[in-house]
Amino acid sequence: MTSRSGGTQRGSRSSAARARSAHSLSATPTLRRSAAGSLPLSKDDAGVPGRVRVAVRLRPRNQEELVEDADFADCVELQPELKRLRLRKNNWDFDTYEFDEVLTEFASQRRVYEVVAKPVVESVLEGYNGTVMAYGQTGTGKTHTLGRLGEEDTSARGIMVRSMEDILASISPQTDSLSVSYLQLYMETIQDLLDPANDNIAIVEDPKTGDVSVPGATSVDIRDEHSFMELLRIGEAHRIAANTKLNTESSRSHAILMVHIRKSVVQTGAETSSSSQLGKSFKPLVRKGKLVVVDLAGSERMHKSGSEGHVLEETKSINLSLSALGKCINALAENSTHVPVRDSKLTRLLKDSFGGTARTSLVVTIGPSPRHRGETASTILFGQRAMKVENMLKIKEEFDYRGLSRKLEMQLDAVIAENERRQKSCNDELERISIEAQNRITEAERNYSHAFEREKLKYQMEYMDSVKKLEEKLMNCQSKHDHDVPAGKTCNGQMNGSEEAMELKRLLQNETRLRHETEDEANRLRSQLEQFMQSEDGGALEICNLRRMLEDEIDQKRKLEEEIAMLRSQLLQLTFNSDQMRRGSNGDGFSGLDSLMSQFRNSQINETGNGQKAPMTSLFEQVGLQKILSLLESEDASVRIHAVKVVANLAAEESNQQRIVEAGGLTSLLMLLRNFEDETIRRVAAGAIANLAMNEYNQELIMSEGGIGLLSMTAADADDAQTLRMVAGAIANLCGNDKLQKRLRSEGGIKALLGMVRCGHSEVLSQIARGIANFAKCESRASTQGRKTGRSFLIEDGALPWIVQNANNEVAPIRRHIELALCHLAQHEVNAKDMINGGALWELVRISRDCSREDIRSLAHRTLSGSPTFRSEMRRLRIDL
Ligand SMILES: Nc1ncnc2c1ncn2[C@@H]1O[C@H](COP(=O)(O)OP(=O)(O)OP(=O)(O)O)[C@@H](O)[C@H]1O
Repeated sequence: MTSRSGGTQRGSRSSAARARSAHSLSATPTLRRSAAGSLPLSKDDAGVPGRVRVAVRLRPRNQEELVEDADFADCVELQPELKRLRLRKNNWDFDTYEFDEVLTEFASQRRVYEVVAKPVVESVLEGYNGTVMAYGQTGTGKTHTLGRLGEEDTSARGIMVRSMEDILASISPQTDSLSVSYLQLYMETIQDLLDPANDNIAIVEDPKTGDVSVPGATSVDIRDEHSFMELLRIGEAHRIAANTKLNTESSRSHAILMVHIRKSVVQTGAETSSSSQLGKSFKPLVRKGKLVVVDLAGSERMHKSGSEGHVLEETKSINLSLSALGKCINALAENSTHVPVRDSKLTRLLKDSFGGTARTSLVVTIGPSPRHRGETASTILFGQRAMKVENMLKIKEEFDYRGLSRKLEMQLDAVIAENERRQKSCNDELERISIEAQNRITEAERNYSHAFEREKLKYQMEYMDSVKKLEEKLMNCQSKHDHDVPAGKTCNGQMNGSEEAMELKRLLQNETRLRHETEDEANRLRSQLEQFMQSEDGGALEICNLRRMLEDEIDQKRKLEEEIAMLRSQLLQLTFNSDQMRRGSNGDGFSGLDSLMSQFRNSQINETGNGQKAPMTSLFEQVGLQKILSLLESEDASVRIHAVKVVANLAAEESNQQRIVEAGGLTSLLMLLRNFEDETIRRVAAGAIANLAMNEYNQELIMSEGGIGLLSMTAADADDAQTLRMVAGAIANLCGNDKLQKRLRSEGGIKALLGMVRCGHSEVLSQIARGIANFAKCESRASTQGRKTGRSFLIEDGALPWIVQNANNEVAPIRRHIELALCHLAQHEVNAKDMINGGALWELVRISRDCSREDIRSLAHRTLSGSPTFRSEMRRLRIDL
């Protein structure tokens, strides 16, 4: 339920009526949706109107009614075909009401699901919030309609089980996620039906989106119908039920089932295959639908239900929350400017369901008995008014960081695997070629040396042979010539000298030819050898080519590795961004911050461990201050808490303070004070502001950004002593700035300080006393310099009684600050009368005599003896200094 400004127009009574006749409960109005690639994020989406749909369901007569009301007609008559219900006024007259759907006592559970809940479930699967709620007198069938498990008879299954069946059939376990929380609202406390020990769960409202959540509730991932049924059984066992007169198994609490669905949207646009463009081209989206099924406790009247004692208290609490719900629905139906959402936890939890962004379907259950005509009439009127409530349905869709990160990781793995595969095949091929080339060279060398040796031997032998033959011939001729023929004569039948010379010449020519042939053969062999040598060169060339190829591959590998490194850094970046968006995420999304915190812790350890101050700036450098600060606005409460703790720790170091302020950190911290009721956030944010307020420049900024107003507001609201200590510390720091005196006082700073004395905690009181002492000192300086005239603002704002009361406080820091404050105040005559009347003179005298600090003692002494008013009063009272 959303409070509306006066200017916002809602559908008039007649337009609501027109809308009623135009749509049945099951008719799903067309929801605005653009192409997946260009869908705007939910916060920019203006939404589509969607009126709350209401069905009425009549329970058949039960055993008791069959007997007791046997002679009486039912108090209602249904006309389902006209979607009308007639409520009997008396025997002859009826009031007629129209509903979006009229379900008779014969309507099956399946039909009820299809007309009441199915359109809502379909919207939730598309990324909208949806609510299905049952309202009616006790025993009229709310739990029967919503929560029946139908274990023996599946046709009896109620809306919860049937919704889950449809959801499980529409999601993919690989890409989508589904989780369930089951709560009950009992006597204005929210309890976990899945973990009864968790019995006071806080409602958290996001100030930006208005979304309501219960982060403290157990959230269980659902994989199948079986696990869901088991959860419902556990929840039912823990639900508080009591026997009332009207229903032997009456529910005494409102049960709320919350189903969270994260559904990835399949991208239809062209995808690039280049891994280097992955980060830029993907636009995966995730739709985050939430289905809330509310089984309200019965709206019976106290005397009828026979409630007594504790049960009476329960009944009162139930009726209070139901009446708060009725008031909100009335306000929304009448377009009122104020909707009292905050009157009960029920209405806060249902803020989005009525007048918010959810598609809402209400089933009002009634009984036929004329004895309960009054309750039946009031249930019908509740349903009629709810039909006038108009919601603005908004799709909850955002960039799917988680999905993208998953996809990038898979692609990264694929690129690495492909790179390794290519590298391996290249190495194998290189090895094969070099072995083959080596074998061929060895073979060629062996062949060549065999052939060469063979040929050489052959020709050597032939040559030796022919030389031998020639020598023998020559010897023969020589001996013949010496013995047989005298000189100058020719022997008969024998060759003469010229013939012999001719023969020798022929032999010589023959030998010359043989030698040439041998030389030719040697040349041939030489050229063959060269050829072999060249082929060896060819092998070397091939090896060179292969080496080049290898170098190319290595180069390519290096590039791929660079690309992988870049993708890894993109992945890291996305993981960090994803942490910022977190959701739903079921407690696994704080890795970025956790690492940040652990870095911080490590840096602390370093600081004490080795005596060297670990550079806090490295946090800025590694993560970026802007990113840390942006997490202060995270939608996720746990992330916000982590972030504000980190910022507070950084702000504790003087060297970081200026940078934090310049980066807008102060504004964000003040925003946390303004928007969050969470005690931890306010405490840590106030602590960080107190640290920043130590610096004079920051003090002026805090004032100009409305800081004193926010600190005062926190001082008034907070109960926690540590929060108050931080706030008092921050204001005390501001009190020490000469330039801010007037403004600090006029914006309520002193009153805020004094308001915190209610806490009584000594550390808080000590900060208050410090603030007062700081303020008195600056004021005294201003009076001395003539910048201030008139009484002290501290006296005007009523601080004096508390000052006097605590001047001798047993806690030393409080006492010392107050003593100083009294001395500063007493230095100006204009304050003297008030101080005397308020009893401060006695304290000043005590300080001048007994104070353990010498400087304060003599300051009090000087002050008293320098003031004519104090002097004369002391004379009158016969006090000697
Ligand atoms: N449409 C129906 N058909 C048959 N039996 C029904 C129907 N509606 C309710 N009943 C029966 O009526 C009894 C009371 O129903 P149920 O407990 O659902 O009422 P309730 O409205 O949830 O009551 P309470 O507010 O007290 O929890 C149950 O026994 C249930 O089975």
